[in-house]
Amino acid sequence: VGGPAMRASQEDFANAMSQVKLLKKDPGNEVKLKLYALYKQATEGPCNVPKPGVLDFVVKAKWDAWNALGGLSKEAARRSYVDLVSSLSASSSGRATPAADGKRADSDHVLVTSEDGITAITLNRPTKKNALNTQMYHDIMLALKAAGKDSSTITVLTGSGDYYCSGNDLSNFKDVPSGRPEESAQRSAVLLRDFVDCFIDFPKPLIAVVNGPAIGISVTLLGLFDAVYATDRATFHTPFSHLGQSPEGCSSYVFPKMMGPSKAAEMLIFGKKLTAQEAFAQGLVTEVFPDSTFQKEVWARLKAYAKLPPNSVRISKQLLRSQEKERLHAVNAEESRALQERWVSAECHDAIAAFLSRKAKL
Ligand SMILES: CCCC/C=C/CC(=O)SCCNC(=O)CCNC(=O)[C@H](O)C(C)(C)COP(=O)(O)OP(=O)(O)OC[C@H]1O[C@@H](n2cnc3c(N)ncnc32)[C@H](O)[C@@H]1OP(=O)(O)O
Repeated sequence: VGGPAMRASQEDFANAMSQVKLLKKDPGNEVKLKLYALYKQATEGPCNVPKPGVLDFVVKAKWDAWNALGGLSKEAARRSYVDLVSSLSASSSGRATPAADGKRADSDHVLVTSEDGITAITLNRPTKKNALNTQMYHDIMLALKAAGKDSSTITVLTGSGDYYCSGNDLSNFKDVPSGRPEESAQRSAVLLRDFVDCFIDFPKPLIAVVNGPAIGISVTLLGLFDAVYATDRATFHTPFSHLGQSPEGCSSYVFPKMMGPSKAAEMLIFGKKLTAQEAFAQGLVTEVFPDSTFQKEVWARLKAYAKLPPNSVRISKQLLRSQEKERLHAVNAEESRALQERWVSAECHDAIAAFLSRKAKL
């Protein structure tokens, strides 16, 4: 589930440890804590030292990061460490995201531009309807972390081509090493949790420009955005039960609050697909635009918003969101745990196998 095909050998792990020392850019404290935690988990297993005092800030932050990995196996931690270092090396060599203002820095399938006070992150895998592969999850996280710190006022997520995003790349499931589905599921649950955490913690206004149909995780995450602008061609589909899976992106908490429990159940349990107008009526979409004028109207609006005083905008966003943060982190942890179990279920395997053998399409 969600992970690359091969296991990380001790040699891969040793190489990754050497690569870390060669990174050209400091990856920042958050990433360094993650690397520390994965290293400890990979070499010593689950956190086995007493919780330090709250005033011991650095030691406590390290302990928290390690402890958050719970029962993740050594092999899964090794693989995640190798993946993380590989995405950092790509970014450090200029292949991946962080974009300086006015410039553009691309990874394979995630483009980042930053101009006129707007950092735009574009999913750029149109031939696969912008389905999210493992590298894209990492690239988006790096792009969000960079955008949170750059001088832009707002950040935008959009897609290229006819789709906004078709959700998790289901071929990720093909890559599960035989006999190791539990480890793979555990690794994907950690990736999912880290990914959604980046949206929960994002410090500036985050806007979705939904240029076409949206499926799965690209829909559920919308509840964590500050505004969602959609073309009238967009649809919103969360077929989790059809896939033997369960909701993520904090939607099990945010959607019922937003649209009421029964409308949320229609989407998240029964997989009802909404039109853009229906999603607007449920509060999931802020405004719907005719497809013919969508890009022009939306970007004109965003450029005007981006001229607002950046600090004021950022502080207001944080005030609007801060009350719920702790709850959202807890929901994210619970949803990731539930999915970890789903991913090793026969229901999920059968549904994915049907898609991959092209017997099923949503
Ligand atoms: C860290 C892990 C977190 C996991 C959490 C997330 C859960 C989810 O996101 S669940 C949602 C998963 N998504 C889907 O189930 C969508 C599957 N795709 C489809 O049903 C159809 O492809 C779709 C309706 C999107 C488009 O149909 P068409 O217009 O008929 O186009 P094609 O089917 O021919 O698609 C073109 C090309 O793209 C590939 N594709 C599209 N979406 C995905 C996907 N999600 N995963 C893998 N591949 C996808 C499709 O297979 C085609 O590929 P080729 O056959 O190689 O051309």
